[in-house]
Parts: sequence; structure tokens; C-alpha cells
Amino acid sequence: MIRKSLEDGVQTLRLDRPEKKNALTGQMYSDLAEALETGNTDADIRCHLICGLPEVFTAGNDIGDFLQYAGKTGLGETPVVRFLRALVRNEKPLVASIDGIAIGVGTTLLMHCDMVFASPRALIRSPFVDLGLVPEAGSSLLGPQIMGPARAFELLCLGNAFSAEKAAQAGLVNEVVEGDVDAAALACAKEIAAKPPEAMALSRKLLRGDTSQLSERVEEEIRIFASRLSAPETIAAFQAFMTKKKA
Ligand SMILES: CC(C)(COP(=O)(O)OP(=O)(O)OC[C@H]1O[C@@H](n2cnc3c(N)ncnc32)[C@H](O)[C@@H]1OP(=O)(O)O)[C@@H](O)C(=O)NCCC(=O)NCCSC(=O)/C=C1/CC=CC=CO1
Repeated sequence: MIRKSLEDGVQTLRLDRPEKKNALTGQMYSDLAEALETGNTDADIRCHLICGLPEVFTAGNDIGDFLQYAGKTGLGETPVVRFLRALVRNEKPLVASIDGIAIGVGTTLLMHCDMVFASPRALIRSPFVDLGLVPEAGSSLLGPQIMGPARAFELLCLGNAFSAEKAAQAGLVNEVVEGDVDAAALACAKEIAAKPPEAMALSRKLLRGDTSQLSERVEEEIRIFASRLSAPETIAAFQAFMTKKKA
């Protein structure tokens, strides 16, 4: 589930599905998308904070859910697609706090954040190719822009895990926090929320620039990603994960 709260202009979105390492379900994507969309029109929400649980941000998309899409022609207007579009269209500053594993979309959503805080035990990993998949959430465009093509290849194609320190060196993480990472991220989100909102919105928009190329890339990735969900090597990788867990 997603636990939502609003305090001092900060909408906190806490991923909370500990029994499955916060793997994201359709309902969780819908809740996240709705929260971001609401923020675009609700003046009381001045900043979003997305966080997970101790030792786990998220294990990425629920792999069991992926198997349901095999054989289908596209992802259509599924909750995950709604969420990916909501990330691109989000107009309010987005802060993330990672205190553990951040896998798949748990990595790529960070590229849409304005500030990212990580604890020393954070581990960022995107095993897309190992799963027979391709990068998503615009990461094929944002990844090379943020960290350069070489490190983006290492993270997004090779699937190497990045420590918090390495992610900070790559420009994906703003600060590695030794103490309470959620508290540090919340303090930053409140600082953002306390600033003049119009100037903040205009400044953020200038920094982001024209997002049409990003939107197009997200749609292109969705098309390729959807077709990959029926590829034999992909289905085999999903089944291997599910079976290994059941054994
Ligand atoms: C490294 C792990 C995250 C954790 O390992 P470990 O601590 O040993 O814990 P486990 O025993 O493996 O896991 C505990 C239970 O959680 C279940 N689980 C974990 N991850 C997932 C998942 N992603 N989907 C479904 N279920 C998950 C696991 O089966 C256990 O359940 P049971 O107790 O009932 O057996 C490790 O679990 C791991 O590597 N997980 C898989 C990570 C992964 O490959 N994620 C997919 C990333 S791809 C992605 O996110 C892509 C997209 C797609 C396109 C668009 C947008 C979204 O995302």
C-alpha cells in the first residue's frame, strides 16, 4: 500500500508492502499517480516526498504482475503507464529518501526527483537486461544526461548495483545521510515547501526545460517494454524468479 500524509505543505508517499519488499502493484501505481496528479492542482501540496521502509525502498515492479501481461499487445492505460506519465507531468518538486534496495522503477523514478537522499545501506540496481527487458520511465534518456553514457550503461544495461556513494558520484543522489535519512529528506522537503511557490514552480520548470522529448521517449520505451513482456527470454526470467522463490 501507499501511506499518504500532508504536513507543512509536504505530501509524503510512503511505500509500505514489507512482505514483498515493497514491490509495486497496480493499486500502488494508481495511488502514486493520483497523488502526483492531485499535487498539480492542489495549492496545499507544495512538495512531494517519496520514501520506503528501513532497508527497502522498493524491489521494483511486482514480477508476478508482469506475467499477466505476457501475450497482450500493449500496456494500454494500465496503472503503471498512468504512473510513468504522471512522473513526467508532475509539476511539484519531488524529493526521495532511500534507505535500502531501490530496484528497477525504484531506480528510474529517482531520475525524476529534484532531490534524492540515501542512507549508506542504499543499493540502486536495474536488472532490466537480465530480465529480458529494457530501461523505462525515460531512463534511457535521463540516465545518460544525468550520469554520462558510460555510467548509464553500467547501471541500466549491465545491471551493476550502485552503492549510495557511487550513485552520489554519478549525480543520481544529492546526499548520503549517515543518520535518519527520512528525517533529512523531510527537512529538505519542508524547506522547499516554505519557499515562494510561484518562483519555485517557474525555476523548476526552467531547469527541466522542454519535456516533449522525454514524453516521447517514455512512450517509446513503453511500446518496446510491452512487446518484451511476451518474449520467451523475458517470461523465462520472470518464471525463474517466481519459481526460485517458491522452491
Ligand atoms: C533483492 C530482493 C529485492 C530481495 O531479496 P531478499 O532479501 O532475499 O528477499 P526475497 O526473499 O527475495 O523477497 C521477499 C519476498 O518478496 C518477494 N519479492 C521481492 N521482489 C519482488 C518483486 N519484484 N515482485 C514480486 N515479489 C517480489 C519475494 O518473492 C518474496 O516473497 P515470498 O516471501 O512470498 O517468497 C529480491 O527479492 C529481488 O531481486 N527481487 C526482484 C527484483 C526485480 O527484479 N524487480 C523487477 C525490476 S524491473 C521493474 O521494476 C520494471 C518496471 C517496468 C516498466 C515500467 C515501470 C515499472 O517497472
